[in-house]
Amino acid sequence: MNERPMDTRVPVTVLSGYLGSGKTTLLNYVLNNRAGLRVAVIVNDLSEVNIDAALVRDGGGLSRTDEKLVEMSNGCICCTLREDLLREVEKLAKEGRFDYILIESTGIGEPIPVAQTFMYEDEEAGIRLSELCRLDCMVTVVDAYRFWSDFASGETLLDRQQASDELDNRDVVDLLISQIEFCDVLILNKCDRVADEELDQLESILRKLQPRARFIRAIHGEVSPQQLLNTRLFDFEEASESPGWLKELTHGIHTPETEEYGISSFVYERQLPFHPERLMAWMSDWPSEIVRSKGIVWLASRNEMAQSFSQAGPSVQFGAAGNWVASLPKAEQQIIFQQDHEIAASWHPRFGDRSTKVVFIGIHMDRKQIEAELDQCLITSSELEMDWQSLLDPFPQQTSA
Ligand SMILES: Nc1nc2c(ncn2[C@@H]2O[C@H](COP(=O)(O)OP(=O)(O)OP(=O)(O)O)[C@@H](O)[C@H]2O)c(=O)[nH]1
Repeated sequence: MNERPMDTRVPVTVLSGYLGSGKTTLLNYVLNNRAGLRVAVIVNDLSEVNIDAALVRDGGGLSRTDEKLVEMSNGCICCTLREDLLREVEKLAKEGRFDYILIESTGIGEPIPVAQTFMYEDEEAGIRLSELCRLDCMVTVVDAYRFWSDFASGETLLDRQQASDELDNRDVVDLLISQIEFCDVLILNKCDRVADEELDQLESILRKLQPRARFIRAIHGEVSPQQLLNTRLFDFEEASESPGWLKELTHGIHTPETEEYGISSFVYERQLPFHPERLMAWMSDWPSEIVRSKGIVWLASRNEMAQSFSQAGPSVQFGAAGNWVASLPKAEQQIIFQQDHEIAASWHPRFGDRSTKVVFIGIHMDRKQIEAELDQCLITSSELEMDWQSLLDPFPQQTSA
């Protein structure tokens, strides 16, 4: 019988979640219930004074002799301290005396770059973490009590003085969404502060945004370590494809509606371009019942370039997504047709691959009305024959999204 060699790599769990969601509280609970596992903990804090590390040192019950607490301060392991993370993890793994590595990210950290650190060889540093460690589980902690106010705040991290530097102009809601859309386990924390029915609704919408993750409701981070350690849940490809909008847009997988809470989703798909001013007018009066939308937009005034579109709460991002195949020279088109039969099959005789495809996820959305309003923003039959370049385009002239 062929036995698989034992995987001796050190498993790693990463905790993400917005500031104050309860990551340290959860970490301490897990450490206090770790059932003999020898754990190394990395705590990342944006500021110079690593308060979370102090809380773990005081409250985590780590053994001073057998275990280790590493503080990574003054930056974020998803960007400025990424190489330091790489080296720290390598060092811990090579020590060969830890059963597990637990990492608490900063509240403004993006999970994808942290996960990538474990996937690919860093050529500059010459380190391949995937040979030493096995990323086991990406956990995101969501503050159930503050979710909707953070989501709807319209504030940036800079507004809240929580940015990593003065160029960090991310919206709070975009950060929340990036943490939710890339995880294996989603912990809905602070459930003691939210009524059951509100919790049910929140969980339903989060499940629509993130259909793949396991959901756990918690109070003061009281989650059994088995749910977070040695889960073998992490899979980079699956995690990358797990956002609800992506499943629906690219795989046509429609997650069931949650009628009870009015949560639904649909794909808006048209093979006519938008009139830029009419679309901008519609977007400026955004229907608040649309929680999340994302896709590709065809704007008449930008006939060469597909536009990527992404909205979460009050934050809307619009940017160049690459050339339409129809705008490329015929010879290049032929090569693409040979590689991508889907494009060839859905090719429009006049417009080629130009089209709009956007997923909408929301609560109590009136699909018919949204579709009718968007249809009003499309080019009319008389406008179809005019020069679209002459149309006024109020969208920002931008670089790639
Ligand atoms: N009511 C309530 N408070 C909680 C719960 N979990 C954590 N808290 C409190 O929320 C505050 C923030 O918790 P932390 O664990 O420090 O949150 P964090 O995500 O580590 O915060 P940052 O390190 O700033 O990103 C603390 O005062 C906790 O005691 C909970 O389930 N219910």
